[in-house]
Amino acid sequence: MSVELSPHGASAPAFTQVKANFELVAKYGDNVPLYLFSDLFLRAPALRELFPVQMRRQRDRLMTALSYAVEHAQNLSEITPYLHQLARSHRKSGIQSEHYEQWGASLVHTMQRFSGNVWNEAVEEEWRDFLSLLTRTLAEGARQDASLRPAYWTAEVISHERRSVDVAVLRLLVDRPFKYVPGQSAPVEVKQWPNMWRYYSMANLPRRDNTIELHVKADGAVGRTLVRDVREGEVVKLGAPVGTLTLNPNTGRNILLIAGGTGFAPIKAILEHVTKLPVPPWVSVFVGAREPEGLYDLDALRGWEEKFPWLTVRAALSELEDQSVATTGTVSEAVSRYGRWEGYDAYVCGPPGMVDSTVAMLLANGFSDNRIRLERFATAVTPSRRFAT
Ligand SMILES: NC(=O)C1=CN([C@@H]2O[C@H](COP(=O)(O)OP(=O)(O)OC[C@H]3O[C@@H](n4cnc5c(N)ncnc54)[C@H](O)[C@@H]3O)[C@@H](O)[C@H]2O)C=CC1
Repeated sequence: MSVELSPHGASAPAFTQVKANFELVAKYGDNVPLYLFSDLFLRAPALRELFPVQMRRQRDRLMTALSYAVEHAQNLSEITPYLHQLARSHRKSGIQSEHYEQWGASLVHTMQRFSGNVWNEAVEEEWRDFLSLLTRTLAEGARQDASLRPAYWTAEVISHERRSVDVAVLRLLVDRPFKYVPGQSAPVEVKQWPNMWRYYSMANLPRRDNTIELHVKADGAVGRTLVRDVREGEVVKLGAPVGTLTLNPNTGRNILLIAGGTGFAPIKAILEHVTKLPVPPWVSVFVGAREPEGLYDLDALRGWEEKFPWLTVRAALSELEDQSVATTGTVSEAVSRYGRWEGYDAYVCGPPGMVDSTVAMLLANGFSDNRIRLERFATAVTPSRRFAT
């Protein structure tokens, strides 16, 4: 049988056997991606080098992506942008369009292995049809992206400032023009941890000199390396920018920017974007940290506050008090204390708990979903809910 992606799903097959079979096999949990990757690396040993040593995350991501694709099997065209994003994100690791076929072959083999006597020719044929659509869409995404941009950029660390025990601000010089929208992030790889990419937001507007600023907390292998070990002159890799926490300058409303910890990075880029608007709206920035040294960029913010009459900056400390620099409490408590914010759009970024409690507070204060933009900082390969478009 030959099947085509139908734009409206009208004549698309339902892939009911694929769905039922995937549900059955998925019960074997982590064993499924474990088997799949082993099969793939046996078929194509060179692919092993394109993945990190620790594969736990890759296995989880694979199952998330696969179950999302199976869920939309009868109309894959609906999730084509997601599949293309997935293929784009894989290019930085060296995965190319031709690799998707090998992956498809391993997948069929894996499904068969876990299906026992439920497996038959009809099930296999449906899987092959489904995977041919899926891998074609992925390969096409990789090809399209290759015609538009490099698989990755390299960037030299030109300054490294340790702002606290566990936070550093790095300036990088990217080897080629690096286009992004302020508020977006990009995956970063350090040579100490091959194929382990960690997302960081560019904390500045794109510049003509191709320099970017990153705010890094020493958590996770990549974060600890960037803060503690990386020195000026070292080179890192950057993948393509992603993310939707970007300024919507046309709403006619004022702007409330709320940041927790190094989640300040994209908020700073959005604020810099506002400074370039012909008529900036009123902007209130709230930055939260646990202790005074966590307010690692407050001086820069205060400098902007002096310069721009439309800008107000407030800081909050949740664990160690210092009334001379900040109010006490979490950043969302501070926002709620200072007003009801009618006529404002909110942009929120920080640790997941802080984002959740801040969004709950905003909704309780009458904000609607479409007036809140946030960054949960999921990796680009996971389907995510968007609050505002
Ligand atoms: N570096 C970057 O480019 C970016 C970082 N992020 C994220 O920002 C986060 C930064 O975390 P840290 O610097 O470790 O911040 P942190 O854990 O030190 O907390 C910063 C602020 O958030 C508040 N907070 C923390 N957990 C909370 C909770 N459960 N409920 C209410 N408030 C809470 C704290 O009270 C404090 O005011 C990370 O999750 C990171 O992934 C997000 C986007 C970009």
